[in-house]
Amino acid sequence: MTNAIELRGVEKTFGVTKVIQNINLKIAQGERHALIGPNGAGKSTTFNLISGYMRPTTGSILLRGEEIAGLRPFQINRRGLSRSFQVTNVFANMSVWENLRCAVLWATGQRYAFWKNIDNLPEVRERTAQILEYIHLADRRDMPAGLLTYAEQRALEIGITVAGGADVILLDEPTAGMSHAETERAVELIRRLTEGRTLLIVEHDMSVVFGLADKISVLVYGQIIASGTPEEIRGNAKVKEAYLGEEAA
Ligand SMILES: Nc1ncnc2c1ncn2[C@@H]1O[C@H](COP(=O)(O)OP(=O)(O)OP(=O)(O)O)[C@@H](O)[C@H]1O
Repeated sequence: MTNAIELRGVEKTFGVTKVIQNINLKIAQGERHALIGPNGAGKSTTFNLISGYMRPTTGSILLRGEEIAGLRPFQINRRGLSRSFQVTNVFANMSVWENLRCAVLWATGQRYAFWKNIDNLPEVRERTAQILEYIHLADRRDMPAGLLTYAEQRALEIGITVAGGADVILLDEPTAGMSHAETERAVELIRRLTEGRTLLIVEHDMSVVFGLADKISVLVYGQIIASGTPEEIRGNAKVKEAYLGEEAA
């Protein structure tokens, strides 16, 4: 089967610094794949390359077998890849409902037009209501997103990321800054919302990574030093030395 995402010989250089060095990575369709590594290893840069926010210096990036390196973010989004950001990225003055509806509208190809009552579009309304229910924010429906708690905003952001129906989802540190209980709820949410889709997640919390991922890749100084199942990664001496230490023991 064609991989959902494949990176072939990808490199990214800023000035004279090679931040990403010859990355080769395959993520199968339907797989939940975690990208881990120390601060500054190049995880966000890898996300930016895959989602079109940066162009690789060399190499090839394939989405379901088709080259996407060099395409703009919205073009990649149109091909079914959606990403969230490390920093919460919701429209603070818009209600929770409007935030989600915006994402659904964009995905269904509808554009805002003042003469259209967009709440009368049944498919948009139903999809928005469904996501609202999934992310457990139905009772916050009309609240400006900026007034939600931090964890609720992150849940909304995950909802926005999946609302468009993309089948390849990239989440950048979705549980950063959450309490233990909030993290557990977020993991459940991510598990449910990405059912049957492909997920690539950057995450520092190892309980999230080992609880959620089918495969893990470890990035150190811009290079993937290991890629495999959670058990393989846990037992990998190079990974322990470079990153996990006693954490995963
Ligand atoms: N636009 C840029 N220009 C120059 N250097 C950059 C740029 N973006 C990132 N870098 C550098 O690339 C390296 C990798 O950064 P990146 O943010 O991808 O790491 P990361 O693994 O996501 O780190 P963290 O876990 O702290 O988020 C860092 O040394 C960073 O300073």
